[in-house]
Amino acid sequence: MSKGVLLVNLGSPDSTDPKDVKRYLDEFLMDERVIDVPYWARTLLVRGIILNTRPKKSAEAYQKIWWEEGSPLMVLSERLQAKVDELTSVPIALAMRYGKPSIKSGLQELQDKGVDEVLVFPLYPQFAMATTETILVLAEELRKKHFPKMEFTSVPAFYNHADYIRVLANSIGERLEGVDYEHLLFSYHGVPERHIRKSDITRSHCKMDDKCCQTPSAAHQFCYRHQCFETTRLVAEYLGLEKDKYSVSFQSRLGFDPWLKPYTDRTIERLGLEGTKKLAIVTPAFVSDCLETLEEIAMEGKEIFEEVGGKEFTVVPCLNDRDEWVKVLARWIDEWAMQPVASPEE
Ligand SMILES: C=CC1=C(C)c2cc3[nH]c(cc4nc(cc5[nH]c(cc1n2)c(C)c5CCC(=O)O)C(CCC(=O)O)=C4C)c(C)c3C=C
Ligand SMILES: [Fe+2]
Ligand SMILES: [Fe+2]
Repeated sequence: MSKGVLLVNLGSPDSTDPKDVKRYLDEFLMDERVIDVPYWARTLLVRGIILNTRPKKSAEAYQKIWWEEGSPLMVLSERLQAKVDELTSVPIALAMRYGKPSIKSGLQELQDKGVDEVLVFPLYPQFAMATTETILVLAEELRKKHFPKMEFTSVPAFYNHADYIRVLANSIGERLEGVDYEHLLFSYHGVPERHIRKSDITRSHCKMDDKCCQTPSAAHQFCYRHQCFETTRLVAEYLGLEKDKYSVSFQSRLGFDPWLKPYTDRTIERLGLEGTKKLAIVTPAFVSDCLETLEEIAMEGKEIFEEVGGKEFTVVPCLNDRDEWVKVLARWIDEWAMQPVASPEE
């Protein structure tokens, strides 16, 4: 058998034209693992309400962060893929869950290179129904339909992997060297609280409270909230941060349902009102900088902080294509590629 890797990230619109943004948001928000209500209700909500106003607003936000080469998330994912490809012995294809290049085209690219054993690699450190799970489910559907001879292995969430923690901690340490910050906020993308119950409770009994989610436990394999706290705890331990010098919050909520708390915008505001003048912020749920880090945090977050008297707002970039991260990914892939193929009787 011949091995290859499919790196999968979220995806971006083709351009900042509201029509392209609308097409992208339609695919994204009509995913039953993102807006997890019955099809008729999702259609009413997304196509009847959200898509009437959101594309224009989102397009304006994308215009503020768009690069000459395209969407930062896309460009940074392509750079990552090219660098990893250079270091590894097996072909590496890149795909996006929404938009282009699609997962189907990524699998086709690998098949054209003779690959029949694929490592599906969702580029998300923490497991969520709306990220890792939706990628794996779609990839499997496509495999059955279009690539029945392929075999898949997938990379599990690496939120507590020592290599990932080291790289993330080093990237924070590097950016904050010489920066005299008072508080470091770990801001993760939020999800509706309901998603945690659905994807975790039946499998590992998350109690959805801080005591439960802040206790390291192998049973929390599918609890996004727990995994966010665990990444934070391990990075803080690595960096030797004192308990009152950092905290966790969740950003980017959409709609009126309760999402994971505390919310990032309110936390930034509260910290400023309580007298914090120098705030640093890191966004470990994203491996590539994107709209949510470059606009929502670096622009909107900064504005909120300054409005309540904050003075210095330092944003730690995502891992992007930093060399230490590329080397870790290449090593994980090579370790998998060197494993012997399992024989049928094993
Ligand atoms: C950990 C990663 C992410 C989770 C979990 C997630 C959940 C989630 N997101 C929405 C709605 C939107 N997200 C949007 C942008 C966006 N989301 C992620 C990652 C996660 N989303 C990224 C990386 C991005 C940026 C993409 C880019 O092109 O840079 C958007 C679009 C922008 C906007 O209009 O705000 C929406 C909408 C929901 C409902 C959700 C639910 C679990
Ligand atoms: Fe939990
Ligand atoms: Fe999102």
